[in-house]
Amino acid sequence: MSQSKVDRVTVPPMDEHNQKLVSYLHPPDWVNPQPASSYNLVVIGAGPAGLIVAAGAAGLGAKVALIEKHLMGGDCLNVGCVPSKALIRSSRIVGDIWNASKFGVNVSNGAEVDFAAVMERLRRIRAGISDVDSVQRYQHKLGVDVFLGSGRFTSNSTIEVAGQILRFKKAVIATGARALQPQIPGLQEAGYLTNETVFNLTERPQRLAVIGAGPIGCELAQAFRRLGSEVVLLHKNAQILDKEDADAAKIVQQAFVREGIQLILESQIERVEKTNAGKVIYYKCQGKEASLTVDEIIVSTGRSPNVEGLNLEAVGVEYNTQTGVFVNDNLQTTNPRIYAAGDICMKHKFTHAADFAARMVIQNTLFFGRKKLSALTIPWCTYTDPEIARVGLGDREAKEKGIDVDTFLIPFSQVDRAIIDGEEEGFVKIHVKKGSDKILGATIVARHAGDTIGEITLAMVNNIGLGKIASTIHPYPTQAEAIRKAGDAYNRTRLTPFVKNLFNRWLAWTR
Ligand SMILES: Cc1cc2nc3c(=O)[nH]c(=O)nc-3n(C[C@H](O)[C@H](O)[C@H](O)COP(=O)(O)OP(=O)(O)OC[C@H]3O[C@@H](n4cnc5c(N)ncnc54)[C@H](O)[C@@H]3O)c2cc1C
Ligand SMILES: NC(=O)c1ccc[n+]([C@@H]2O[C@H](COP(=O)([O-])OP(=O)(O)OC[C@H]3O[C@@H](n4cnc5c(N)ncnc54)[C@H](O)[C@@H]3O)[C@@H](O)[C@H]2O)c1
Repeated sequence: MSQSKVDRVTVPPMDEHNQKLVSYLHPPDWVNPQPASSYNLVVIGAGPAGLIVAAGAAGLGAKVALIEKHLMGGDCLNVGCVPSKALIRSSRIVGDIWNASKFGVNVSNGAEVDFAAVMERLRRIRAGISDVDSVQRYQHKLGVDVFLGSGRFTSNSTIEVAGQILRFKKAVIATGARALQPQIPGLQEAGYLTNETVFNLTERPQRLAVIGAGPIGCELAQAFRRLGSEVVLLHKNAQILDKEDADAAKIVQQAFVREGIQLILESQIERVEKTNAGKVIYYKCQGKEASLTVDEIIVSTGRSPNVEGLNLEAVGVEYNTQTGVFVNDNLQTTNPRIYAAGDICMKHKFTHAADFAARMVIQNTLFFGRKKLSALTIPWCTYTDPEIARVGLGDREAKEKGIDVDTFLIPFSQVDRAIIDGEEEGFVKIHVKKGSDKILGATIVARHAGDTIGEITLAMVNNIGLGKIASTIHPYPTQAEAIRKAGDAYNRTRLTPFVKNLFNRWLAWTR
């Protein structure tokens, strides 16, 4: 090993946990290896997509280089799934304490949140699992050449990183996305947080505005509210989580209002101003002008793909700055030697989607595979309380695409375990192809909906109909029984008057 030294990366606060994190994911003393004469694959970006491509391809014997400019692990580990779910875990305890008296448990002084300790736990957990994505593990155990620095195409077969040239047979762009910066006058000057900075906080913002009620905004708004902030959630549409089933989103919305989150829907933010009293947001809501003053603003209004600086024009990789790199169904870009995976090119911006796309890319780049993105069944879950999980077709898509469906809905108020747990709010809704038991999609609203949607995904992927689910024994009492009950509901539709009549005659005859 020789060659160029890498830039230093810091993650505030640089306590023992963040030092450990950085030592694994962007070690200050790392020296990039001497490049091989040629690589089967050069991967730009070491988030979930890039890591899986690199590890999988190297495991199969390919010569692979992986380039990362910031922290290995990408958004998911550092500023996405992992820290957000750690925050949510602490906040759920507060949610339980708020509801404790309903269960006959008195928590006399309510919940006292030590915000600094919550954030320290987050940093400890994140650092604790970060060795799996470490530079050392990839270089020394998995046999991937790791280069820290910004990757940039220099020709149809070369990429430059930190002053070195890497030659490739095939390349993969896995550079992910970042928080979209909305064009709101004064926002930049007033200062705001995004997912890249919010997890660095050590003090709780007392008055917090969250702009954008998609998954990021909703998960963070509820977590901060429970951890003690006064939260205002501003959203431009009439309902939060508006890409989800409307009935499902309504349940979460009601929970937010109950917990004291101030919702300002159908709002248009006009400008932001920093004053001595705080950050003032001027907005219009249902035709009326209004303003509110907060200490901090979180912006969660969507994602922008990281297409800049890659010199994509030089290699004929087409893209746009909203949706990212253009790919065909095999995840091949407009340059046949260059593929892409993950948030840089996909509509479904999830770690598990990036992971499975990456597996496809390994086959398609190294073995002339023809794996198709459209063949994947991708579930997802928003980790509010209750959670909303979805797979396949939803109500709206069924209508838009003119697909005839039969829908089976089991409210948790009919499921013993949910009643016992005090979690009756929510439902399992399953759409099947009209007149059959073929599952086309499902939405679950429940405290652990994300864990439960896997069963329906398994059924869809393996062509197991709702009728078969009905004949699968589920332990009693569990909330997953709701899925079996949907199967029972389907089976009851098969008891047509003709079949019922036959049964009646048989039973009368055998009496
Ligand atoms: C707050 C938040 C919560 C989330 N929660 C969940 C969740 O619960 N579940 C879920 O499934 N998904 C969640 N996501 C989404 C998930 O994090 C992403 O879908 C996932 O990280 C995408 O992986 P990726 O590899 O495509 O990109 P990224 O994780 O963004 O990784 C891309 C990497 O490329 C690097 N890079 C960029 N440009 C260059 C360059 N020129 N040279 C070298 N390196 C470069 C970046 O530094 C980065 O490390 C969440 C996202 C956020 C923001
Ligand atoms: N649990 C999970 O799996 C999870 C969690 C967080 C994020 N993610 C991923 O990250 C992606 C990005 O999340 P996101 O929430 O930032 O984006 P998003 O695009 O899903 O939602 C942003 C919302 O903000 C609204 N908005 C935009 N501009 C606005 C403005 N000026 N004022 C008010 N509202 C405005 C939009 O209408 C939209 O509904 C998600 O789509 C998801 O793929 C996943």
